[in-house]
Amino acid sequence: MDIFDRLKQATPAEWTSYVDHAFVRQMGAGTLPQQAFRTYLVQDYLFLIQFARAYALAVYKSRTLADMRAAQAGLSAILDVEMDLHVRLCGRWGLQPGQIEAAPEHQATIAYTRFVLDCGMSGDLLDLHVALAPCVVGYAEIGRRLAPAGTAALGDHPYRDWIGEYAGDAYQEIAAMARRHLDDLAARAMTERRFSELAALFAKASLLEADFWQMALDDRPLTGPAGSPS
Ligand SMILES: Cc1ncc(C[n+]2csc(CCO)c2C)c(N)n1
Repeated sequence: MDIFDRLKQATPAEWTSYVDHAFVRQMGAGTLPQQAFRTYLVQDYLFLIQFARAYALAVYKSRTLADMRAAQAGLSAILDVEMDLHVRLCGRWGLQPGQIEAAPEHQATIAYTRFVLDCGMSGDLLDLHVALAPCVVGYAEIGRRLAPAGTAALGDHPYRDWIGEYAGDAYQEIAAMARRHLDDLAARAMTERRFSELAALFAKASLLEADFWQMALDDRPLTGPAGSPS
Protein backbone atom coordinates (compact mmCIF):
# COMPACT_ATOMS: atom_id res chain seq x y z
CA MET A 1 0.00 0.00 0.00
CA ASP A 2 1.42 3.42 -0.86
CA ILE A 3 1.50 6.37 1.54
CA PHE A 4 -1.51 7.95 -0.15
CA ASP A 5 -3.68 4.88 0.53
CA ARG A 6 -2.43 4.75 4.10
CA LEU A 7 -3.42 8.40 4.65
CA LYS A 8 -6.81 7.80 3.07
CA GLN A 9 -7.45 4.69 5.14
CA ALA A 10 -6.51 6.55 8.31
CA THR A 11 -9.11 9.27 7.61
CA PRO A 12 -12.11 7.58 5.92
CA ALA A 13 -14.87 9.94 7.14
CA GLU A 14 -13.02 13.10 6.08
CA TRP A 15 -12.08 11.60 2.72
CA THR A 16 -15.64 10.52 1.97
CA SER A 17 -17.06 13.91 3.01
CA TYR A 18 -14.90 15.36 0.22
CA VAL A 19 -15.05 12.93 -2.69
CA ASP A 20 -18.68 11.95 -2.13
CA HIS A 21 -19.96 15.44 -1.33
CA ALA A 22 -23.49 16.43 -2.47
CA PHE A 23 -21.92 18.90 -4.94
CA VAL A 24 -20.00 16.05 -6.59
CA ARG A 25 -23.05 13.80 -6.70
CA GLN A 26 -25.24 16.55 -8.18
CA MET A 27 -22.57 17.40 -10.73
CA GLY A 28 -22.37 13.74 -11.74
CA ALA A 29 -26.14 13.50 -12.04
CA GLY A 30 -26.23 16.76 -14.04
CA THR A 31 -28.66 18.28 -11.51
CA LEU A 32 -26.21 20.77 -9.95
CA PRO A 33 -27.64 24.31 -10.30
CA GLN A 34 -25.54 26.31 -12.74
CA GLN A 35 -25.24 29.13 -10.19
CA ALA A 36 -23.47 26.78 -7.77
CA PHE A 37 -21.08 25.71 -10.51
CA ARG A 38 -20.31 29.33 -11.41
CA THR A 39 -19.60 30.23 -7.80
CA TYR A 40 -17.36 27.20 -7.57
CA LEU A 41 -15.46 28.00 -10.76
CA VAL A 42 -14.79 31.65 -9.91
CA GLN A 43 -13.61 30.72 -6.40
CA ASP A 44 -11.59 27.86 -7.84
CA TYR A 45 -9.72 30.28 -10.10
CA LEU A 46 -8.78 32.31 -7.01
CA PHE A 47 -7.91 29.06 -5.26
CA LEU A 48 -5.58 28.04 -8.10
CA ILE A 49 -3.69 31.35 -7.87
CA GLN A 50 -2.89 30.54 -4.22
CA PHE A 51 -2.10 26.89 -5.03
CA ALA A 52 0.37 28.08 -7.65
CA ARG A 53 2.12 29.89 -4.78
CA ALA A 54 2.05 26.65 -2.76
CA TYR A 55 3.79 24.75 -5.59
CA ALA A 56 6.31 27.58 -5.91
CA LEU A 57 6.91 27.18 -2.16
CA ALA A 58 7.45 23.47 -2.80
CA VAL A 59 10.21 24.39 -5.26
CA TYR A 60 11.80 26.56 -2.56
CA LYS A 61 11.49 23.81 0.07
CA SER A 62 13.07 21.21 -2.23
CA ARG A 63 16.61 20.04 -1.61
CA THR A 64 16.95 17.94 -4.76
CA LEU A 65 16.42 18.73 -8.41
CA ALA A 66 13.98 15.81 -8.70
CA ASP A 67 11.81 17.36 -5.95
CA MET A 68 12.05 20.74 -7.64
CA ARG A 69 10.94 19.25 -10.95
CA ALA A 70 7.98 17.50 -9.30
CA ALA A 71 6.90 20.84 -7.78
CA GLN A 72 7.46 22.59 -11.10
CA ALA A 73 5.18 20.00 -12.78
CA GLY A 74 2.40 20.89 -10.31
CA LEU A 75 2.91 24.61 -10.90
CA SER A 76 2.85 24.19 -14.64
CA ALA A 77 -0.23 21.93 -14.48
CA ILE A 78 -2.03 24.84 -12.81
CA LEU A 79 -0.71 27.73 -14.89
CA ASP A 80 -0.58 26.01 -18.28
CA VAL A 81 -3.46 23.51 -18.13
CA GLU A 82 -5.98 23.75 -15.32
CA MET A 83 -6.58 27.50 -15.43
CA ASP A 84 -7.31 27.28 -19.17
CA LEU A 85 -10.38 25.20 -18.33
CA HIS A 86 -11.60 27.90 -15.95
CA VAL A 87 -10.93 30.70 -18.44
CA ARG A 88 -12.73 28.75 -21.20
CA LEU A 89 -15.80 27.93 -19.10
CA CYS A 90 -16.05 31.39 -17.50
CA GLY A 91 -15.61 32.91 -20.97
CA ARG A 92 -18.86 31.24 -22.05
CA TRP A 93 -20.63 33.34 -19.42
CA GLY A 94 -18.84 36.47 -20.64
CA LEU A 95 -16.40 36.57 -17.71
CA GLN A 96 -12.84 37.68 -18.53
CA PRO A 97 -9.83 36.49 -16.49
CA GLY A 98 -9.31 39.99 -15.05
CA GLN A 99 -12.89 40.03 -13.77
CA ILE A 100 -12.54 36.61 -12.15
CA GLU A 101 -9.28 37.67 -10.51
CA ALA A 102 -10.97 40.77 -9.13
CA ALA A 103 -13.73 38.73 -7.41
CA PRO A 104 -13.50 38.68 -3.61
CA GLU A 105 -12.16 35.48 -2.10
CA HIS A 106 -14.70 33.52 -0.12
CA GLN A 107 -13.77 32.50 3.44
CA ALA A 108 -13.69 28.84 2.41
CA THR A 109 -11.16 29.72 -0.31
CA ILE A 110 -9.00 31.67 2.12
CA ALA A 111 -9.23 28.97 4.80
CA TYR A 112 -8.12 26.13 2.54
CA THR A 113 -5.39 27.90 0.59
CA ARG A 114 -3.79 29.61 3.57
CA PHE A 115 -3.89 26.35 5.52
CA VAL A 116 -1.89 24.61 2.80
CA LEU A 117 0.54 27.53 2.48
CA ASP A 118 1.07 27.49 6.26
CA CYS A 119 1.73 23.73 6.24
CA GLY A 120 4.52 24.46 3.80
CA MET A 121 5.87 27.51 5.62
CA SER A 122 5.94 25.95 9.08
CA GLY A 123 6.71 22.39 8.00
CA ASP A 124 8.95 20.61 5.51
CA LEU A 125 8.38 19.44 1.95
CA LEU A 126 6.59 16.27 3.09
CA ASP A 127 4.10 18.27 5.20
CA LEU A 128 3.42 20.49 2.21
CA HIS A 129 2.89 17.62 -0.24
CA VAL A 130 0.64 15.76 2.21
CA ALA A 131 -1.50 18.92 2.53
CA LEU A 132 -1.60 19.16 -1.30
CA ALA A 133 -2.38 15.46 -1.87
CA PRO A 134 -6.17 15.45 -1.31
CA CYS A 135 -6.49 18.15 -3.95
CA VAL A 136 -4.41 16.51 -6.66
CA VAL A 137 -5.35 12.87 -6.15
CA GLY A 138 -8.93 13.54 -5.01
CA TYR A 139 -9.84 15.24 -8.29
CA ALA A 140 -8.53 12.23 -10.23
CA GLU A 141 -10.71 9.92 -8.12
CA ILE A 142 -13.75 12.19 -8.56
CA GLY A 143 -13.15 12.45 -12.33
CA ARG A 144 -13.02 8.68 -12.71
CA ARG A 145 -16.08 8.22 -10.54
CA LEU A 146 -18.14 10.71 -12.57
CA ALA A 147 -17.09 9.19 -15.91
CA PRO A 148 -17.15 5.45 -15.20
CA ALA A 149 -17.60 4.62 -18.89
CA GLY A 150 -14.85 7.02 -20.05
CA THR A 151 -14.98 10.61 -21.26
CA ALA A 152 -16.39 9.72 -24.69
CA ALA A 153 -19.56 8.42 -23.01
CA LEU A 154 -20.29 11.82 -21.41
CA GLY A 155 -22.34 12.86 -24.46
CA ASP A 156 -24.12 16.15 -23.81
CA HIS A 157 -23.69 16.02 -20.04
CA PRO A 158 -23.96 19.63 -18.76
CA TYR A 159 -20.66 19.30 -16.87
CA ARG A 160 -18.78 17.23 -19.45
CA ASP A 161 -15.92 19.74 -19.85
CA TRP A 162 -15.13 19.69 -16.14
CA ILE A 163 -15.57 15.93 -15.74
CA GLY A 164 -13.66 15.23 -18.97
CA GLU A 165 -10.73 17.34 -17.80
CA TYR A 166 -10.20 15.37 -14.58
CA ALA A 167 -11.25 11.96 -15.93
CA GLY A 168 -9.02 12.35 -18.99
CA ASP A 169 -5.73 10.49 -19.42
CA ALA A 170 -3.58 13.64 -19.22
CA TYR A 171 -4.90 14.61 -15.80
CA GLN A 172 -4.94 11.01 -14.52
CA GLU A 173 -1.24 10.83 -15.34
CA ILE A 174 -0.48 14.11 -13.52
CA ALA A 175 -2.21 12.70 -10.42
CA ALA A 176 -0.42 9.34 -10.70
CA MET A 177 2.93 11.16 -10.92
CA ALA A 178 2.09 13.29 -7.87
CA ARG A 179 1.16 10.14 -6.00
CA ARG A 180 4.41 8.38 -6.89
CA HIS A 181 6.39 11.44 -5.89
CA LEU A 182 4.62 11.60 -2.52
CA ASP A 183 5.43 7.95 -1.92
CA ASP A 184 9.07 8.50 -2.80
CA LEU A 185 9.27 11.56 -0.54
CA ALA A 186 7.69 9.64 2.35
CA ALA A 187 10.21 6.82 1.90
CA ARG A 188 12.97 9.40 2.34
CA ALA A 189 11.46 11.73 4.96
CA MET A 190 8.77 9.95 6.97
CA THR A 191 9.19 8.19 10.27
CA GLU A 192 6.33 6.12 11.68
CA ARG A 193 6.12 8.52 14.61
CA ARG A 194 5.27 11.29 12.16
CA PHE A 195 2.46 9.41 10.47
CA SER A 196 -0.36 10.54 12.80
CA GLU A 197 0.65 14.20 12.38
CA LEU A 198 0.64 13.81 8.62
CA ALA A 199 -2.73 12.04 8.72
CA ALA A 200 -4.11 15.01 10.69
CA LEU A 201 -2.95 17.41 7.94
CA PHE A 202 -4.45 15.13 5.28
CA ALA A 203 -7.76 14.96 7.18
CA LYS A 204 -7.88 18.76 7.58
CA ALA A 205 -7.20 19.35 3.88
CA SER A 206 -9.96 16.85 2.97
CA LEU A 207 -12.44 18.66 5.25
CA LEU A 208 -11.46 22.00 3.72
CA GLU A 209 -12.14 20.49 0.27
CA ALA A 210 -15.62 19.45 1.50
CA ASP A 211 -16.17 23.01 2.84
CA PHE A 212 -15.17 24.36 -0.57
CA TRP A 213 -17.91 22.34 -2.31
CA GLN A 214 -20.37 23.36 0.40
CA MET A 215 -19.51 27.05 -0.06
CA ALA A 216 -20.58 26.80 -3.70
CA LEU A 217 -23.79 24.93 -2.85
CA ASP A 218 -24.74 27.50 -0.20
CA ASP A 219 -23.85 30.37 -2.57
CA ARG A 220 -24.76 33.11 -0.14
CA PRO A 221 -23.97 36.67 -1.19
CA LEU A 222 -20.66 37.75 0.30
CA THR A 223 -20.82 39.92 3.40
CA GLY A 224 -20.55 43.58 2.46
CA PRO A 225 -18.79 46.43 4.24
CA ALA A 226 -19.31 47.15 7.97
CA GLY A 227 -22.96 47.56 8.87
CA SER A 228 -24.35 45.04 6.45
CA PRO A 229 -25.79 41.81 7.84
CA SER A 230 -23.32 38.99 8.36
C1 LIG B 1 -10.80 23.11 -4.57
C2 LIG B 1 -9.95 22.38 -5.57
N1 LIG B 1 -9.34 21.24 -5.19
C3 LIG B 1 -8.55 20.60 -6.08
C4 LIG B 1 -8.38 21.06 -7.36
C5 LIG B 1 -7.52 20.33 -8.35
N2 LIG B 1 -6.19 20.87 -8.42
C6 LIG B 1 -5.77 21.99 -7.83
S1 LIG B 1 -4.10 22.26 -8.04
C7 LIG B 1 -3.93 20.88 -8.90
C8 LIG B 1 -2.59 20.41 -9.37
C9 LIG B 1 -2.25 20.61 -10.73
O1 LIG B 1 -3.25 20.87 -11.64
C10 LIG B 1 -5.16 20.23 -9.04
C11 LIG B 1 -5.38 19.03 -9.77
C12 LIG B 1 -9.05 22.24 -7.70
N3 LIG B 1 -8.93 22.79 -8.91
N4 LIG B 1 -9.83 22.87 -6.79
